[in-house]
Amino acid sequence: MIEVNELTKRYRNVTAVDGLTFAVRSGQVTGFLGPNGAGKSTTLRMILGLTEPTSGTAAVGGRRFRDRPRGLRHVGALLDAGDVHGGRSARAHLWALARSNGLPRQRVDEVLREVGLAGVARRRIGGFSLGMKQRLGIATALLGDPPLLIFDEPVNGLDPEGVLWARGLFRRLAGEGRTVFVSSHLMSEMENTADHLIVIGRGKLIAAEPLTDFAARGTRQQVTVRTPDPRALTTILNAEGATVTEHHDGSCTVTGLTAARIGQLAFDHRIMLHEVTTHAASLEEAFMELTADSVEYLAGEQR
Ligand SMILES: Nc1ncnc2c1ncn2[C@@H]1O[C@H](COP(=O)(O)OP(=O)(O)OP(=O)(O)O)[C@@H](O)[C@H]1O
Repeated sequence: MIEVNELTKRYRNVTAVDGLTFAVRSGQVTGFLGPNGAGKSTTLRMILGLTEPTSGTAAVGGRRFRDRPRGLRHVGALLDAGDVHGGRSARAHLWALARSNGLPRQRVDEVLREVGLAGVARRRIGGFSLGMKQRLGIATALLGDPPLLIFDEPVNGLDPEGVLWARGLFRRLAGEGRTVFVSSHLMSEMENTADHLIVIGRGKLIAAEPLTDFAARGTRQQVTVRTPDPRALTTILNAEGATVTEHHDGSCTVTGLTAARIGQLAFDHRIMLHEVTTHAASLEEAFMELTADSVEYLAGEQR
């Protein structure tokens, strides 16, 4: 469990994190979302004790970082996949970390297998692609088998197969009861991964809720309707306050009424319907709507 309370970080002329309060529970994947520059990395660094907050607190398991036991057995984190010694092999890099954390050497081969790098374990990290470095970063986070895992943009640079693999891994780790906190600036990456979302913009909290609630409150639902008499239906639906857009293929998109209400009105007015399809709010749309005001680089303006 991570508890962040009124967490704030100010740099000279930028408030990177602005009074954030939220909790991250164990046993589920929590997505940490926000547009570029929203303050995600700064927040994660404060949770990990790598950046000192200007004010507020970040606690894990009820204890602040300075009072917590340290090391890879307690928390595993991937912050910057490029931040590794390029001259070492993947195995040597992990051996060094295992040694300094009092972990058995065999754990290194286990995690290399887990992340799919067993075949390149002896190769210099300097020659690794970004995706391979991400996998190595994930291996590092897993090395101590910790109950808390924090990943900052972990799927950057992974190919589609790698993205699927990472999703499955995060879900499995959460299923084992761990706390899994994963940041991303793309909603699509969270859609099939996260149970819970923390959404921030310009350092401030925008939403902290289950993914399903987030999707539901974002965009209005749309209903696609097909009828041989679109004009008559449009008149009736408009009179009920709905917005109707007619398309070239004869279908109409209706917002402002449920499919059931549209069906009832059509029935009452003896208008035949060939199709009534409800489109669940797209998560991507919900995310864009909620963060629209906080996109840092919109139209070239800076905060
Ligand atoms: N050391 C620093 N000194 C000054 N400003 C900083 C520093 N670190 C971060 N910032 C600023 O704080 C804001 C938040 O940055 P942060 O990297 O936390 O955002 P982010 O959500 O992780 O973004 P991204 O998705 O682009 O990685 C940005 O405006 C950034 O320029």
